[in-house]
Amino acid sequence: MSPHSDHDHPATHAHGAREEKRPLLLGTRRSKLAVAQATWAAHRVTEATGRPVRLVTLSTEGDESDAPIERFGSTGVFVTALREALLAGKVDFVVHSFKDLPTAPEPELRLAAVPVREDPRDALAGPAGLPADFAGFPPGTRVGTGSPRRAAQILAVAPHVSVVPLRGNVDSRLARVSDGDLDAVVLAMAGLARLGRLADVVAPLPPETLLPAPAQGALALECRGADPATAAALAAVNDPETRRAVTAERAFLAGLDAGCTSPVAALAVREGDGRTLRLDGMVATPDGSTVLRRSLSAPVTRTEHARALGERLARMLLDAGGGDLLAAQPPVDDPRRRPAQAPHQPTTPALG
Ligand SMILES: NCc1[nH]cc(CCC(=O)O)c1CC(=O)O
Repeated sequence: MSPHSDHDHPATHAHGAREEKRPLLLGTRRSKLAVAQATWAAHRVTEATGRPVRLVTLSTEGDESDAPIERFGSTGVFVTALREALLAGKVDFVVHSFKDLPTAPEPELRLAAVPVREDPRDALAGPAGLPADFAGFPPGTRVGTGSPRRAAQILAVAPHVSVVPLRGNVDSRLARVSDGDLDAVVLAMAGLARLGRLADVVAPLPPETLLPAPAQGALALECRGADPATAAALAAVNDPETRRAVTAERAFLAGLDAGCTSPVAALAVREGDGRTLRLDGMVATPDGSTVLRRSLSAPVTRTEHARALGERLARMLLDAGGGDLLAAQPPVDDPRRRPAQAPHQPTTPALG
């Protein structure tokens, strides 16, 4: 921890040694997954620094509403509410699912840590006995997902299945299967693991078939840029390997300049000697009729190398026609998404 306490910090009243014992306030949404993620992060921070962490539940508009998530521009509303509480000094830091963050940097905030990643893969969830690969599904099998990325990749290998739009929290999505309403759902392994629902997983989906969302399974710990003491404490839980992987994946997403509901996927994994990072990237049409996939490997020992790798792979996919493919997609009901012809779109979170 930094010996300099931040006297301007509105949530800070203690000084010197007492400051180091003051609990760090961690803002979280009230959803079960958000609380599970925040609790996990809080334990990691306390373990690594000896500093107590107290959860502060913040209510966000998105949590109260039943309106389709698209109406709020993906998960942006959750992110915004947490960031506002942080900037207002109500909490010291917040935790986001990294894949739900817009790619545009937030100048007053600091990405203080990316802790070790959960399983980045997607999972097929449903009743035991379900075939573990989509191609083996009987025609008309109803598979639930609200994610264009997942839908496109499922339809690419199994155009005979019926992809059913789905939203809501992880428990309610799983309930659609036990209710008999759907035959299967596709969800992130990470969310299922954090909620203790791995028993519902029929099989993890191989990234060769279903490439995950950029940064899936990773968390982003964010504090105020002007709060170096909190940043120093949070740095203790940063995992450099995870950070390099998600930096490459997100640079790929940003480089494509994709809309927030575009079918875009990426996964970076360490290869061979451990200094080499392999990045796989994918762009598809929503119906899965065209899937563009490319891979690049490079020595990556610094975050900047990872960013360069992601940017190179984005250019490679743009050169292969990925840009036309994304531009051809119809605009969705998202106030932040401009028509396809519009110039640069600064915020590009990936949905699901
Ligand atoms: N799209 C919503 C979302 N955002 C983060 C997770 C949990 C997994 C993660 O941290 O990547 C989920 C649920 C899901 O995709 O199944």
